[in-house]
Amino acid sequence: MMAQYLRIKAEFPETLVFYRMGDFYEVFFDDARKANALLDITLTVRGQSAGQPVVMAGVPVHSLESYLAKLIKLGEAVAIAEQVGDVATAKGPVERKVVRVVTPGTVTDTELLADKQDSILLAVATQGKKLGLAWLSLTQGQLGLAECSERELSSWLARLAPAEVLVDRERQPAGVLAARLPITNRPSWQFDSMLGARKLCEQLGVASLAGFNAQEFTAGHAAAAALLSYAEHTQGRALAHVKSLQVQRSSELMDLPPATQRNLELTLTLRGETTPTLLSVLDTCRSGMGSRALRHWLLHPRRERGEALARHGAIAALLQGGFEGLRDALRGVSDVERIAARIALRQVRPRELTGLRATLQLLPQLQGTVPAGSALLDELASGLLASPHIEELLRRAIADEPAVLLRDGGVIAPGFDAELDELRAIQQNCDSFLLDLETHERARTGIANLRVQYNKVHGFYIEVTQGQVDKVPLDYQRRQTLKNAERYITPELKAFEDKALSAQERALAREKLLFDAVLDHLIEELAALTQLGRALASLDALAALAERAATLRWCKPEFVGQPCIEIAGGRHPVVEMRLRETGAGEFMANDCRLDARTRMQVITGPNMGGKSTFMRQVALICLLAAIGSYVPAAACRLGPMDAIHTRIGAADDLANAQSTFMLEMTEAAAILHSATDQSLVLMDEIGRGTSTFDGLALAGAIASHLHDKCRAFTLFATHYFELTEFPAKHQQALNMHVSAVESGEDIVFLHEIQPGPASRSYGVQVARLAGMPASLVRQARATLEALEAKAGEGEAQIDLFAAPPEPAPGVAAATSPALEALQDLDPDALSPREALEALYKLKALSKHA
Ligand SMILES: Nc1ncnc2c1ncn2[C@@H]1O[C@H](COP(=O)(O)OP(=O)(O)OP(=O)(O)O)[C@@H](O)[C@H]1O
Repeated sequence: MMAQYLRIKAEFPETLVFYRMGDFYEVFFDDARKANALLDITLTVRGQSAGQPVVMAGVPVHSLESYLAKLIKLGEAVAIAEQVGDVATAKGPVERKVVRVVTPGTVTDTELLADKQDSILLAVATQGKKLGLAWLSLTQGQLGLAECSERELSSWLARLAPAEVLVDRERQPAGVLAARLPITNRPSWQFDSMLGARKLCEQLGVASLAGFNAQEFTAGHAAAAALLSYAEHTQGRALAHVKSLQVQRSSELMDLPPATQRNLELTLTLRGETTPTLLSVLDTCRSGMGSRALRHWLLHPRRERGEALARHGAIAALLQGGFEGLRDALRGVSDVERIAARIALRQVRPRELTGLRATLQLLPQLQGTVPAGSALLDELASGLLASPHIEELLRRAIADEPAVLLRDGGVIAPGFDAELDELRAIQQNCDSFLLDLETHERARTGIANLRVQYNKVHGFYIEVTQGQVDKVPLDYQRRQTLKNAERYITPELKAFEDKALSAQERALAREKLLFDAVLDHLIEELAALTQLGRALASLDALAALAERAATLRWCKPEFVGQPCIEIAGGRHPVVEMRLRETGAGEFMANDCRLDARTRMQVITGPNMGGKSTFMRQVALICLLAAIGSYVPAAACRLGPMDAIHTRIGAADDLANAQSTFMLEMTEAAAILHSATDQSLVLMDEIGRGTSTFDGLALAGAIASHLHDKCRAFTLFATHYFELTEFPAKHQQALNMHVSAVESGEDIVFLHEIQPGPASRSYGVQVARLAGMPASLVRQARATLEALEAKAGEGEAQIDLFAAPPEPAPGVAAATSPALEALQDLDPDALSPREALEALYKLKALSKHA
């Protein structure tokens, strides 16, 4: 047996091998140690193999899924070796074979997959300076192909968010290593572009890739070679359902670099949580398919506006014709997309087929709920017709409520197959046969309490209590003796037993055969099923966007040819929702107007005033419009846009061991290199990671570069007041500020974006709001006043750390700490001891005054 194990293990040196032994999957040697560390399962030592003690650990068969889920999450792959030989007839160990390999990028088990997210397997090939990307969503049956430069790689990785990346063992691309994704090394020869082109053609069933406009992507082909080999290898079969290829060119998509995806909190918050994010606000989809489509749209905005316009049209039609009926109907839909994939991989469960059947039966009704008036909706609605053949087959073949697993039987419907029905009849007649036999034997023997029974271990038997044993006829053979009864068998009963048991076995085998035949039929119809899945997903996502537009009062954006971003009454969807949920007040809507004449806004104003919120909302509105959603604004007109770049905040990237300032500059440099006059750039507080003069100088230089060289649409928030001079010298820049009013010592934020520079920064007031000690606030205020006064005199040397300056005579009384403390005292409330302590404290304070 150990020899068999070692032979299998040799084929999967880098994969944990789960080796089926009875009711357990066992892992051995190093795999066992690894499993022990990762899964916290107990190690045991049993016997020896080649002079070494055999270290092993096991997981029970019935809890395999939960262990797999854990391992996949940790980025591990697992090869599952099942017993394939017949246990009864095998001489020596039963034959075992790896039937599938479960890896993070190739899982298809519904239980192991997040409902709302796809698992993407990506392969990256290097060809000179070019990188080839090929990816596959096994559950969607969709291939993707792209090429990019090393600089663009991080954007692609962030966009695709692969669960597993295949790289050439000998030429691991640095960008992939840096992204810290689960990596699987593959041999170099598998990254071969000729092989890839051939495999792609075979997979897609075409003679040339020209039809997909993918023939020149040689680096992509190399990646595809490794990708397809690996996917087939892990599934242990060809991928029948993978029939479509998407070729993506960086130039076709609006660029959303990783920093932008992070800063705008599109799918994850800065803390890494899934709510509240733009996606969590958007996603009210009724199905996992819809949620996955929406996520995909959000991360793949197109520069070309055709698709977005079609979606805007669909949302308009849904708003006009009603979307609730459609959304209600979508509730009953099962995950056709994943079911189709699992049919292709022959992993589909009986209950998934009944889910599919119910969905197919729902289609005519669903179709009726799609309103007219949009070409896109019409097209999707017409896709809601799976061939009647599938529905009919499923109705006839699969039982109303089949067992969970095929091996339990009861999956194929009665009436579908005469032979199966006959075999089942034998089992069902069993009960009446036994009853008859019992009556008959009681009469024959005169034993009134004689019983005919069945149990799993001993099969059928006749039970007679000890007191009656002497009445037993000769043809009774003893089978088993119990304390107060004897059990017998007769030739007649034995013959029946053989027939019944073999009928059961034969029925199960017959069911398996029939189920396989049903799958064969379904596989022929895969293209239709996959298309149906996509249509349902798109309808669900569109209906969700319509619902959002109606509930949140969003408007339809307009696209124009000339460069501009014109937003009236724009809002930040996530902040607005949070304000509403917490009852913390109304969101203040703001306008934004950028065009060929005004390309940059220099935004000043107090911290907490709403600068970041404003800048992000402009970016989110542009993105939402680009994916075809309505937008949180009263009106919105947008010109062409090729990218959204952001440099916001100072999130330390400790893991990458970069200093905050270094990171800030690296990100800014990347933006300056790639921003064009069609890009939107958000710069928040650039330069604050270094000393004042350094920071100011850099911020000014960066603003100039963006203004003069990139000519990008830029929102530039800064705390450097000196930069409010910038627009005076730069024609296309404009000062804006967030408003705040002082009332007494306090400050009230109005969150309103207004023209002109801020008058002051209110930092001291904000610090006071934040609960800084009163004496500290006083000291800061005094320093600030002195600074402002001295700045007027042109004096540069100011000691920020000096004691607070002498107050003006007359003011002193009101601001003495000793006096303040005295005012706070309530003599009647003090014990004599407390009074004495207070006196000492006052004495001490008076020395500082
Ligand atoms: N338009 C608005 N209407 C209502 N509340 C708002 C608005 N904009 C911002 N706020 C509230 O003010 C808070 C602070 O906003 P924001 O972070 O944008 O300020 P900021 O000026 O960028 O400050 P800092 O410079 O410290 O980052 C937000 O969390 C939000 O609750």
